[in-house]
Amino acid sequence: MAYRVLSSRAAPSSSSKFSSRFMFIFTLSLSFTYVCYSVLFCSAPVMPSSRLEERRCARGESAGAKKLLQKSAACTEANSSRSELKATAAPLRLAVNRSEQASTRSSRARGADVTRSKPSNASTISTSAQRYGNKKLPNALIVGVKKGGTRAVLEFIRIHPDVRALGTEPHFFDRNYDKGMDWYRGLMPRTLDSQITMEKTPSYFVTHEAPRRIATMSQDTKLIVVVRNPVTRAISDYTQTLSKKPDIPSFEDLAFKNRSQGLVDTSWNAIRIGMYILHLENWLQYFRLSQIHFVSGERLITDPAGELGRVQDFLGLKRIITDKHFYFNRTKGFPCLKKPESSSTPRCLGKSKGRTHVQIDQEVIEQLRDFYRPFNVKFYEMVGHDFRWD
Ligand SMILES: Nc1ncnc2c1ncn2[C@@H]1O[C@H](COP(=O)(O)OS(=O)(=O)O)[C@@H](OP(=O)(O)O)[C@H]1O
Repeated sequence: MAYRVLSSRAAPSSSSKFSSRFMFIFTLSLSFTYVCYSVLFCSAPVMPSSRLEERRCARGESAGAKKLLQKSAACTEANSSRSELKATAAPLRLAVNRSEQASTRSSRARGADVTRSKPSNASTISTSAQRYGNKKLPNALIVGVKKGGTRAVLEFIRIHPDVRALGTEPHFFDRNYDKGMDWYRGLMPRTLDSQITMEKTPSYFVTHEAPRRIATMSQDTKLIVVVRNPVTRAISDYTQTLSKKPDIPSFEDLAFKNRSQGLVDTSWNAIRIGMYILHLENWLQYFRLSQIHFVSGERLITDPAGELGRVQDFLGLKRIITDKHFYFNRTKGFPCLKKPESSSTPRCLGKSKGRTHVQIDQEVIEQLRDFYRPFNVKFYEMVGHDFRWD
């Protein structure tokens, strides 16, 4: 009997022991989950999501200038990351910042190559630009040609998430070579291992030392040349110079040594640059033809997505930039980038791109066409593509 009483009492006591054990384990696992959650989401992440941070700080921004000035360091950093994210979506802002990094006057002028949506906070962007990845020498260069459409190619390709580009022209392999590789590397945006570093300086294509110097940096460098009808290119070049120096002689006077004899002045840069085959031969002493990709400056305007598709293939990038990224701006008369998700306005290139050309006599144009024809034919043969400039 005594045994029965004991055992009948023992039964409820073991079940209560079980439930208290269960409660203990349950509370323990709850606490563990809470600790894990806190560690994962409340501490500073290794690489915070810019978009997440953007949302966190958005309220602070809309709360007016006073609050903006009082922004916490964390929020400032988040905004920096957001700007960094816009390196792909709003290159202009970085271009403005980068024009400060590259100290040359001409480099600064490049910052105005893209139409801005609003002024940027250069120092904030600069901070963010230094946060992730490493500064690396470029793997790919847009080496020319001047007035070919090099800015358009750079601005379009840099919306690719695997591309980071210097917005300004560093002129390293022509004017600044004596500053050294470290100086050059220092100008570059930080890149992750998976990303390509790029810059564009159109004068490289006609600089005799450039191919050798670039090959010394790396023989694997990928080269992009944006070519355009050399006659139109020359007129575009002249129009640009005229806009800066209105007192220069007429196009005809500069283009010919003797016009009646049809003697073209090949010492004039605007003419010389368009003799593509001569410059290309110099490059081919240091690089294989397969390392050079030629973009048609004409098709870049009529079919930007098609040209950018081929550029992406050449760079070994996934085709991310497509038709969806472009629209034709009738006012500008050129394709522009559609309104990116993170920016308030669509982006066209700046006023210096797509200028109205000075009127040139049709006869002069014909004479120059005749002059360039043999050079063009050799160029087509060499690159294996007829650009149909004749
Ligand atoms: N999408 C778009 N928007 C504006 N302009 C465009 C575009 N695509 C190509 N182009 C052509 O680019 C020409 C300028 O070439 P570059 O950028 O190589 O010029 S520069 O050498 O950097 O000064 C520029 O030459 P001009 O028209 O003579 O001004 C344009 O014809």
